Amino acid sequence: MLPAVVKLCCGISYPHLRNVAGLQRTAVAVIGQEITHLQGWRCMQHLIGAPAGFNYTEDKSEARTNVQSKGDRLFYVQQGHKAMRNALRMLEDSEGWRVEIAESNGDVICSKVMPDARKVFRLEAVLDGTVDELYDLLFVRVEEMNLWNPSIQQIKILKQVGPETMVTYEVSAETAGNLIGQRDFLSVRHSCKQESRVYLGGVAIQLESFPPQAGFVRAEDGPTCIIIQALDKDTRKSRFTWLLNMDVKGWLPTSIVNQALPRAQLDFTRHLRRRLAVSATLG
Ligand SMILES: CC(C)CCC[C@@H](C)[C@H]1CC[C@H]2[C@@H]3CC=C4C[C@@H](O)CC[C@]4(C)[C@H]3CC[C@]12C
Repeated sequence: MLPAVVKLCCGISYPHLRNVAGLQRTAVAVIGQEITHLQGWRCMQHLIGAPAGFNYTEDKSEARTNVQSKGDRLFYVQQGHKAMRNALRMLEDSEGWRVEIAESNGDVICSKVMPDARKVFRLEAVLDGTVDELYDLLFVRVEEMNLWNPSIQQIKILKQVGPETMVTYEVSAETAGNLIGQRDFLSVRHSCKQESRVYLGGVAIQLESFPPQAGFVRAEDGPTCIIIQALDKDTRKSRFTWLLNMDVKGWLPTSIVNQALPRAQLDFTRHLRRRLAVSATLG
């Protein structure tokens, strides 16, 4: 319905728009972008102001036994939405991206220096897996990710805040050749699933109940977002776009960090491909 109304409005206003100039034209462009956002957010709208949508699942582990209040749940969902919105905004701005790595298999990583001087990385790849398969591997069964991805030593859901939002704790592995030591992460992860597209957003959070662990440097992931889109109806392939926006913390030269991060993206994608190949052979 919304896209149809928008198209109708655009049609009616087109002759007038040709006569507007400067700021007005920019304003129209911004409104257009906002509408694009809205379309992406459609599947999340029901959560806002609708506590019934929070299908709170009973937590299993000890860490998950603390009962979450409605306010807590709303807080996590809002953090997840905000992270996704911010990350998508970064991805949508097509200006200023520089190619860092272009692999022979078609994977491309671009980087961009953000206004706060942090470099973010955008990986684009085509994967041999459906949107559903990838959603399952990367979100539903996130706790199994360390089984197929040796860059992750441990990954745990600390709080399940309904089917689309969770708080996770991860520890990266100490890998040969990676000059960055082990890191741990505490993040809100949020998903938004549409028919042929999935958004996975996340951002670091701080919780008194999960303070930084002794012996680890607590890194901050996000605002980050992965977009998985069906390539076309006839194949099982998906387009995978991943914005890596990470503050690894600790005292490390920026040049080392900026080399390690796109490498980590390529490694992750390689392991993900292998995992998809296993599913394909097992059927
Ligand atoms: C370079 C060093 C410091 C870090 C290397 C490990 C990085 C690449 C690992 C550590 C934790 C990982 C994240 C853990 C959880 C999720 C949520 C899931 O839904 C999508 C993947 C995502 C977002 C992972 C992406 C890769 C990740 C960021």
